[in-house]
Amino acid sequence: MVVDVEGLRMRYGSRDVLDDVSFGVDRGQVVALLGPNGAGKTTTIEILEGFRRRSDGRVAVLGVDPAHGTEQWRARVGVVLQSWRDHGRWRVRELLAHLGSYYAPYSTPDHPRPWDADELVAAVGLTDQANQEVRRLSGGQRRRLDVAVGAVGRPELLFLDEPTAGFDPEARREFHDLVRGLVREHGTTVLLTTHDLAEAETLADRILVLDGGRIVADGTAADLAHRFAGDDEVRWTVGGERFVRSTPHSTAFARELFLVHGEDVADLEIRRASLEDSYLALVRRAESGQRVAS
Ligand SMILES: Nc1ncnc2c1ncn2[C@@H]1O[C@H](COP(=O)(O)OP(=O)(O)OP(=O)(O)O)[C@@H](O)[C@H]1O
Repeated sequence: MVVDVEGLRMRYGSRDVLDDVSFGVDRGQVVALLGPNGAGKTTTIEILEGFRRRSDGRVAVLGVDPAHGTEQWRARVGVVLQSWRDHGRWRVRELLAHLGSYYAPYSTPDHPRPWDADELVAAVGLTDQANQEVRRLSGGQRRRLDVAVGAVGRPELLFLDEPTAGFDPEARREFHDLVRGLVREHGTTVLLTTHDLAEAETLADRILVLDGGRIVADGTAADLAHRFAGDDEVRWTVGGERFVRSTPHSTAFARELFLVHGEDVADLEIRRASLEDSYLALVRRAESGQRVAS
């Protein structure tokens, strides 16, 4: 397991912002942490990155407790923070070559470090901007550079905190391709936080939903939809009159409709509950105090 968390607790004063959080992430998995504002996502990943000290619990990242991570351990982990505005006068390629040089002492025959600057620039789609100053990049280009900075040491585990906030749809899609490429070609394990449910659905093998400092769901997007979604919505017309019905058994309901009304049924539409529906249903349930975790 690349990440192994058991009974993690974070307390500020008398308030627990993480309360008995446990989960694991396997090698090569992409896991998304979802949850409302203030749920504890950033706190969780900052503890795993070794940037915050936890109050209690057991945490292992690449087999090491991040609170005691050595430089060598840090070289195996890549971090893309929520906002990182620095090095404006550096040029893209020059910055990556410079930051990469810090990783050279941690290179091994099995795992050469750093990533060659030209290859990395190409991998994140910034070849045309390689000699441009960082401050002149667009927001989307800047975020790709952030990923390149996180990846320059060829990390085995990459943390991405809200990586596509503020992206246009095309930049978001390109970014997703970039992350998929890192996973597919380099076996990188990725843990990301996001508020974008479509992003979680397309990128993540697994989604962890955090609410009020607790994990309230853990599974694939399809699992979550199956377990927590509201009912499907069925729409149809008979004799020109429109009908709408919510039901958890839309296929059986449609069969019944045809049995009763035969060929008079027209304009039949079945809308399955989306990940957004299931996410909202489960956050509402968690906030009303019902136990939802399986
Ligand atoms: N240094 C701190 N001192 C006290 N409370 C803090 C501190 N840092 C975070 N918190 C509190 O911990 C809780 C979790 O914050 P965190 O930033 O982890 O949430 P998040 O899920 O990442 O939220 P967002 O989606 O808004 O980024 C919040 O209630 C926040 O106010």
